[in-house]
Amino acid sequence: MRARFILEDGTECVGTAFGATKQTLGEVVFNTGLTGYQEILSDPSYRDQIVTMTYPLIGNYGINRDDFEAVVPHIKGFVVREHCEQPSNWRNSQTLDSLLKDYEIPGIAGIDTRMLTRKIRYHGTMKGLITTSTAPLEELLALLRQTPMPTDQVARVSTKSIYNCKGFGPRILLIDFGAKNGILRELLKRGCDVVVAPYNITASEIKRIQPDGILLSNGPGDPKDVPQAINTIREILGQYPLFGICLGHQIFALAAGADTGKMKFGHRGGNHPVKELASGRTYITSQNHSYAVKADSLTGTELVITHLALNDESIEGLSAPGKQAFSVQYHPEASPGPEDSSYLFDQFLQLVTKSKEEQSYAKTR
Ligand SMILES: NC(=O)CC[C@H](N)C(=O)O
Repeated sequence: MRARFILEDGTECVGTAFGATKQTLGEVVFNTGLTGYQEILSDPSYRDQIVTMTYPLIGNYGINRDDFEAVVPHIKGFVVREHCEQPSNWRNSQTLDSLLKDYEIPGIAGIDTRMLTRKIRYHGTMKGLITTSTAPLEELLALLRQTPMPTDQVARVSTKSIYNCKGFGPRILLIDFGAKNGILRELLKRGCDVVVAPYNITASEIKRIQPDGILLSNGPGDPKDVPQAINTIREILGQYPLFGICLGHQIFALAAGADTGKMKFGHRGGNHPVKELASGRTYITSQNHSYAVKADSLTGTELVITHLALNDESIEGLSAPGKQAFSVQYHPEASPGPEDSSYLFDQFLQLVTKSKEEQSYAKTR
């Protein structure tokens, strides 16, 4: 079936519908990964976004049971160059088309996604519409331009109640702003006793859980849309070892007094070079973000820049050494992407162990 993809700047592309046949509207973002579409479409950080892949062949290894980053897919729509209807892989259990149908997510194929990406890079992030309607372009553009984007994504993707993934290691409180499975997997792999809590957990509830460390997860939208979480983190900063990832990094920075802003088109892909300033080493990282911490807002805060993006020199890592806290803008859990930065979870657990030792030493004196 014929479908149309319309961008806010008036660009119209005609392609073929796949997945659900319904109209969808959202912020359009591009991802440059060559593989990993299953992890991308299920990453809760993409909530309400229409994702376009620059790599032209999508769906060719199908969908499998194990590579989801959340129980359900979260993207609002999928725009691809070529959609594969006959996937081949030993783990394949479903086609991309049938998955998107199951979850009522529309897709459009036959689109020059690299042209789209160049437009987004030039004009900045825009809204887009996938539709099978035959209405005049002007009418659809008016709808697109008038529809505001939601700001309550974190509340929709975060867990509604606290739960425990039992382990015999240190107790880590994972505050779920839309956490990817990959983060939980890295903690459980290291034996942690993980308590997963909703985004709006309060400082006194945190105290009752008695965590040995706190991990602030990734998540969708603007970090300033969760002011309550920023205040809670500000209250507890310095009381527990803390590690922030992506949205968690931004929330940590805001809590520590810095500011964040929206980037022109963000970073999404599996090959973003990041320099770790202390060692001078460059890591190839997995990324997915539209917002970044503003460098000039760090003056007067306790925050120190630890990592920089080599493509545009934006901040990719921060630390507040006096507060046993650090964070990265990229994804050390990979999924999808390179696993080179998984050592950051070890660093976090070293910080947790050191802090526990210091506390028990203090008790004996
Ligand atoms: N992956 C994430 O946590 C994304 C953080 C935030 N929503 C951003 O787009 O910048």
